[in-house]
Amino acid sequence: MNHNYRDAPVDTKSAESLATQNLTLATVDTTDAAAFGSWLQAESRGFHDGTVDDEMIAAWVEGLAYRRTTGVFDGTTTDTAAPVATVSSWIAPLTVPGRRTVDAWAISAVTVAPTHRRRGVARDLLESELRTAAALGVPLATLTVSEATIYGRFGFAPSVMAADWTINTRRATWTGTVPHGRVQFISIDEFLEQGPAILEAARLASPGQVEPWPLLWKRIAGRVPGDKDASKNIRVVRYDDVAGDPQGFAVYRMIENTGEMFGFTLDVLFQTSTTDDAYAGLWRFLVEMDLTTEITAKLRAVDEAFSWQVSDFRSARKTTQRDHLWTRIIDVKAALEARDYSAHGTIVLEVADPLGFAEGRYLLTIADDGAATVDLLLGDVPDDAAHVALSVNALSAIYLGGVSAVTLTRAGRITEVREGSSSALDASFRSAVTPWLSIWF
Ligand SMILES: CC(=O)SCCNC(=O)CCNC(=O)[C@H](O)C(C)(C)COP(=O)(O)OP(=O)(O)OC[C@H]1O[C@@H](n2cnc3c(N)ncnc32)[C@H](O)[C@@H]1OP(=O)(O)O
Repeated sequence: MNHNYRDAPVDTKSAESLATQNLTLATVDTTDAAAFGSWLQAESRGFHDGTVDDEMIAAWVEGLAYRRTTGVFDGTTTDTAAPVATVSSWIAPLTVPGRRTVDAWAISAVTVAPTHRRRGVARDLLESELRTAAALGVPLATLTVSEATIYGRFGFAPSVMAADWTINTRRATWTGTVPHGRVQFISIDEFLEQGPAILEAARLASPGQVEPWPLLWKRIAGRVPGDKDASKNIRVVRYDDVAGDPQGFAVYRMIENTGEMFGFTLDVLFQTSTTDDAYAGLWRFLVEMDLTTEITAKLRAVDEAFSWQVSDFRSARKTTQRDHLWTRIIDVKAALEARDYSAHGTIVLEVADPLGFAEGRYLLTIADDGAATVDLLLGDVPDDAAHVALSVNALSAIYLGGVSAVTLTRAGRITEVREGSSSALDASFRSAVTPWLSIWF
């Protein structure tokens, strides 16, 4: 795999397509602060955010320069340095079942200026991203989306769901395990120093997690350039096990309830733990906070253990559940061999992909230890094999083990060529741990 993705050439097919509209597809030199700054302003405008101040631009230029940064330029506009469309991408390790990771092509910052919308610019950008990833040997692409209606046509599907939770702490008494370690406050500087290593260790436990980047850490901690007050209300606690080793942390802020004296909502901004003991230690600490009526926690897993660790099951409830990570398999063999499976067996997958990357008939052979090999199937389907036909979207949806093949079959998204095959697919593909992605990108 070629990791020098920043300097990979622009995709000629999309460049030619855009040229027919007198538009130029080009990567931006992120070491050129002026050029990258123009691109960042265009991205901000594309998401309907305001003009970004110089301090913020300087921080972004420094923190995001490692990404491949692509723009579409229109030589007829008054500011020709400002792209009319943007996209950024980088290789991000993605956790897959079996505590393994696969290099994924993370795509972000897809915008097309309102002046240039609905004339195929985003299609050219997305297709160019997929072809670039394929040329670099990256087996799948991922993104988190503003709208769930855009990316299916490019072969993406939601594979990791997210939930926002509230816990009514007036009704919830901690009934979970009593943790053996201790919780203590740490400073934001300590968090910035120690947090990444803890998350790095925790990341492997949940399929769907994507490696965060330094600027994101600072945002979680409220160290936002241009807003010196952002971190003022943020508290960080760390959980240390009995041996004194840090095993998790929680970042939160207290919001005073309107019209209520000494009544607060505890808003969990980020929480991660490497062990069940640390998870229990941190959630117990949060649930038992004095003067608190409610805990809110966004972007959590859809089946949090804490709902089983409080006295009143109804005190912890999901206020929202939605798609979060979208995946798109590009190289079926490399992607499917990168993860482990829950049950051995042989499965024939007839994959349809209108863009061509994943199209084919594959034989997935899963050994007793859960490792798999994938080959193109040229001959007959083995007698004992499960056999399904599905789109690359459906395969991408079940890839991380959190979406049911049986449900997709019921929905008409997977066709059982051999009856009962979707149950076999589920037995192998389902992850014992529900996938979870704790960040946006
Ligand atoms: C990973 C991320 O960054 S997610 C963020 C996505 N960006 C945003 O939400 C910012 C605001 N929106 C935009 O910048 C633009 O409207 C974009 C990027 C969503 C679309 O750009 P456009 O250049 O207008 O799209 P384009 O003309 O290439 O359309 C491609 C296809 O997507 C469809 N499409 C485009 N936008 C949307 C939408 N918002 N909802 C549903 N379908 C859409 C088009 O109908 C077209 O369909 P077809 O080719 O199957 O006929």
